Amino acid sequence: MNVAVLKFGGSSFQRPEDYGRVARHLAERLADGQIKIVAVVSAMSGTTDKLRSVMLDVNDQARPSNLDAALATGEMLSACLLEAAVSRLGFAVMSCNGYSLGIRTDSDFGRASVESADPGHLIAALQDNDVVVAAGGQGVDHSGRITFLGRNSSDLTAIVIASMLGEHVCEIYSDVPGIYTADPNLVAGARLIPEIAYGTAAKMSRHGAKVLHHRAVDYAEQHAVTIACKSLMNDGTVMAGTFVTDQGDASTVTLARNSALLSCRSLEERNRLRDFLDQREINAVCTDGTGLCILCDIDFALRLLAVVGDRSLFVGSRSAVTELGCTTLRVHLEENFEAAIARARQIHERMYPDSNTKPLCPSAPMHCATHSSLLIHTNNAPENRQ
Ligand SMILES: Nc1ncnc2c1ncn2[C@@H]1O[C@H](COP(=O)(O)OP(=O)(O)O)[C@@H](O)[C@H]1O
Ligand SMILES: N[C@@H](CC(=O)OP(=O)(O)O)C(=O)O
Repeated sequence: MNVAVLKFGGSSFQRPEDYGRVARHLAERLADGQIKIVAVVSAMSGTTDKLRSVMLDVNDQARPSNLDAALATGEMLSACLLEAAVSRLGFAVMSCNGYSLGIRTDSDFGRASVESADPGHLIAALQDNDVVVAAGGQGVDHSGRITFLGRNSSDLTAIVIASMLGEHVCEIYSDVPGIYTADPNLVAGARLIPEIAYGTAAKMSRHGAKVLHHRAVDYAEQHAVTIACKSLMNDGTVMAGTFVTDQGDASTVTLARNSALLSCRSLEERNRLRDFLDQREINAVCTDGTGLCILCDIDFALRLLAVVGDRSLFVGSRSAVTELGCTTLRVHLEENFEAAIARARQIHERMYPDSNTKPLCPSAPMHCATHSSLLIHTNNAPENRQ
């Protein structure tokens, strides 16, 4: 059975009509009768934040397992809506959620890790249907409780499903056709990167580039799944932008809007916390003095630190701009988002002074060495303030 695995994120579902638009695209893909489709969906744009906030309004100490079950409903509803839109076009379709997808996780509520994937149920569903719609970002733990794989983690669900079905490509659709040298919605001269290595894409993601989830990229690399980033336009055409494979590189600027800055009591404590987070695949960078800035999976990280009883001082949110050159990595912390955007534009301008003619990685060959230095520049870090 030839199966195409397509993922549509929240940016593809701004309004209810968008389910019909995506369904028509799936119908076109089915037209030659040669394939079946698994369509992985995220919650409609903004839904996860709303669910989280209403839960915390009811109980700001809601248990993590309770919160996960609530957040997963955003994707469950979205899967039902796409099922409805596809069935309206006359195709055989069913939707699955965390309870039936075959994705088993640990019980790290808030950002559970995938432990195993059993394709049995999906294969059976594909035998009876043209399309199976899967709710992204969820699985079940060993006790049968629903778990949330973390913010933006529907990408991970799509890669896990592609891998469990033995497919070598997974198509990820969003409001941009691929990975750019900077967020194209914030930096006008950002350039589309046609092919990028898993390691570089994952690093960008860990520093705030939202377009792909870092754990999805890591999983794709481990299971040899090529990620094809695309965008479905309003007129139904598809723009194909970036392949994430084992080669290709580019200098990039990324922006993590709400990073969490901690002020630790000593260098030893700071280093210990950084190692603790690093072991859990959470990117945190050391700032001048004893500061530590967490750049991804913020809610999960802050809860973990509270759980282990650390008394580090949470200073507040910062916007982090990361300059990822082919041989260097610099993080700049800014007090607010506007300053961070200005900084990102300035760095990108310097990186690509003439964006029409310069190669994507101006100072190094296509296969760059891993970053040789970690240079952290911070502005307005607490110890620098009067
Ligand atoms: N380097 C980058 N290249 C492309 N998009 C980026 C980059 N950095 C940040 N983004 C942002 O990622 C967004 C797409 O990711 P996301 O909103 O999570 O999509 P989806 O909801 O479809 O999963 C874009 O709208 C863009 O603003
Ligand atoms: N519930 C997830 C959904 C997700 O993966 O989002 P997206 O595919 O839109 O990045 C979130 O908003 O965190």
